[in-house]
Amino acid sequence: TQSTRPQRLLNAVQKNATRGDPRSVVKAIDDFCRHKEWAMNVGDEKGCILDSVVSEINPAAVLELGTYCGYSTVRIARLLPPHAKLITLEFNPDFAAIARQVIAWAGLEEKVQLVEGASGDWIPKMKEQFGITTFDLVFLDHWKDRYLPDTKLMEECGLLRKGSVLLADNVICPGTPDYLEYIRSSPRYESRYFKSHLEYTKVEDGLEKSVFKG
Ligand SMILES: C[C@H](C[C@H]1O[C@@H](n2cnc3c(N)ncnc32)[C@H](O)[C@@H]1O)NC(=O)c1cc(-c2ccc(F)cc2)cc(O)c1O
Ligand SMILES: [Mg+2]
Repeated sequence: TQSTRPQRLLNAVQKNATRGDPRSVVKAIDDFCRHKEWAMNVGDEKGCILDSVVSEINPAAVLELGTYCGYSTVRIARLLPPHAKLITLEFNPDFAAIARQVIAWAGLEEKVQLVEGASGDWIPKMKEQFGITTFDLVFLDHWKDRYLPDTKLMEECGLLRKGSVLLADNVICPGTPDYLEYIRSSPRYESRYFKSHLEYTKVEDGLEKSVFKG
């Protein structure tokens, strides 16, 4: 049977990265996607911006929407302090299965809770299921037309506190126009755009960092 791209990405990790070394897992995926097959990871250029935001916040509770193969999950989790928790939602079971193995290869299972399911179903259950009060950081990287409804849902569910940071990938390409319009015009957020490029390409893309004002 034909392998899938996520399976070939996992094979590249298991072949080229050192078990328990998250940095080598990130490098193996970036090398694979740059030189072998493009894949929709946040990538190394936007990944450095992600790293700086995570390091600045030093979050205890992180939510990632859209795990895919776990590249940004590993990038974030490798920077978290001990006892910090990253919950990542992925509704495609095949992608989730690959991501679990990538996260395990990096040795980060203790810090990561991968939940298989749709963000719209799980966001309202975060408090009761995982004992979360609020998230310090949310990384939005799932269907681009879900960024806005899920942000409103997180507000309604009381998952954001004064100072919570939303970091959104792909606000230019593929683009999230309704989310950008809302978050940039809302008095409840302070937003800043970090110009970059679509992963592994010269096409413009960027990250929008928005701080909730409560
Ligand atoms: C959406 C995907 C990422 C993953 O998100 C999961 N997902 C979805 N909706 C939900 C939910 N509601 N709940 C849980 N998980 C969920 C899915 O299954 C994918 O695995 N990401 C992208 O499509 C994406 C696409 C591009 C891209 C850019 C230029 C092109 F020419 C082609 C593609 C770049 C990127 O950087 C992306 O991030
Ligand atoms: Mg993305």
